[in-house]
Amino acid sequence: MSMKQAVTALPVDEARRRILEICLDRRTPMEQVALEEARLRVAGRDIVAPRDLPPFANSAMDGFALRGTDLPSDGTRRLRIVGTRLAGSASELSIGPGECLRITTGALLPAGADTVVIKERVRVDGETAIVQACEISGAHVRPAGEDFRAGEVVVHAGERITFARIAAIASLGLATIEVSRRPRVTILTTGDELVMPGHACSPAQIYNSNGYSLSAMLAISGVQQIAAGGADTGAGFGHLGDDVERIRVALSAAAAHGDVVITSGGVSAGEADYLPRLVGELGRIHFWKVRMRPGMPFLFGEIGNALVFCLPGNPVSTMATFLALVGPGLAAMQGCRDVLPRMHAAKLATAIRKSHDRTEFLRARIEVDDEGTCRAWPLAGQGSAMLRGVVQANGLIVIPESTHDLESGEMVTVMPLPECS
Ligand SMILES: Nc1nc2c(c(=O)[nH]1)N[C@H]1C(S)=C(S)[C@@H](COP(=O)(O)OP(=O)(O)OC[C@H]3O[C@@H](n4cnc5c(N)ncnc54)[C@H](O)[C@@H]3O)O[C@H]1N2
Ligand code: MOO
Repeated sequence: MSMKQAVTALPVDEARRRILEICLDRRTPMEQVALEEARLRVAGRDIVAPRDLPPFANSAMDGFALRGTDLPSDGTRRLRIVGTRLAGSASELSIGPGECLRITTGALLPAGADTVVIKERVRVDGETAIVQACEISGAHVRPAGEDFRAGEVVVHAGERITFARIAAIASLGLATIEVSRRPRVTILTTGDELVMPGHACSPAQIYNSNGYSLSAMLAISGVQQIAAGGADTGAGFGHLGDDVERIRVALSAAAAHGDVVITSGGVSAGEADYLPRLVGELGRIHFWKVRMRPGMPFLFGEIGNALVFCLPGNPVSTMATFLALVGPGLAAMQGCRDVLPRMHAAKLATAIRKSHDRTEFLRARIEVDDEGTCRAWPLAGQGSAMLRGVVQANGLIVIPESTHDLESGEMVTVMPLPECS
């Protein structure tokens, strides 16, 4: 694609569609990992229960296991206590008619028993338990397989391994699982004006925040962030000034060593905005510019075998383009089923006036009010270089290209921000 063709700004949905199409083709291979390494990875194939869960009928409470048919229809009944079974014990104990067994939560139900009465409701007289008529036959028993059945799919291929799924997989006794290899991603920030936190800034300089925000977003994207060789800052990402040759060398090296390169800054119209030219020279540009605000100058291309995402330098533009475009692409590379950003409906709490034809991502508080209605409150500090709004936000209101004025009370689509409460 020539540079001229490449600069037709795409609608956000079309930009994402093109990214996903290419990323789906770059699916990473499967690998077997230990369960403790599996958090946030994506299941490579269906994880099937090798056995029932729970594996045996057991007590849901501390109390007495007995036969439901022994419960009295009125008054009380005395049952002989034949022993005690703690969780983990498989002792040869069974109960017959008129008998019961002391049992703890999680303990194997003895043969013959089908009911547990909690200990608070049983009077004990020596070796006799006195149960009342109000107890329910079959109560407080967790039958084998009531949670998952042997052979059932517990986690589907393409689902992320969350803490809850880790618990289910561990409960089934599986120590390793098959997941997609993490895409290897290098972050390169650019700009002579940037200084690393902890160092002194001269008058026209500011601190590098995008390297950190991008690293933090990568950390919850299931990828492996890799060092940037000679450009490494020691903080996990690389930084380059505005030296075109240095950027060229670092881009080529990062593309040669990883699956994805993410850059920040230097992608719009300034004298030192070299990224579009360099990606075009070293590889190819799939598209440049998206009709979104913030984030218009976003570029997507490839160099060698690596995909390249060039994110605009304004800090909120970096975040918005990552969340709307890069994150879904990285998820597709991992074979994720659900790659699109999560969206909810909310009622706008104040009117909005929009004077442009791009999709707007407005920083907002999304709260459920006293009546149970989900409301979106746009925040002050919406400039793409301003962190105030995004620091306070827990979501973004997504206003489509063709929508301009919205009144208070109208329904809008909101995109929750990960990790923000
Ligand atoms: N004449 C035009 N000027 C600009 C256009 C345009 O189309 N024509 N686009 C504007 C838009 S929209 C954006 S967004 C920015 C994006 O510019 P770049 O991607 O080239 O980014 P830079 O110019 O390098 O930086 C922009 C801004 O962000 C600060 N920055 C950059 N990197 C970092 C970082 N790692 N941490 C913190 N802050 C960073 C930088 O200092 C600038 O203030 O361009 C508009 N201009
Ligand atoms: O698109 Mo820029 O990201 O508006 O500031």
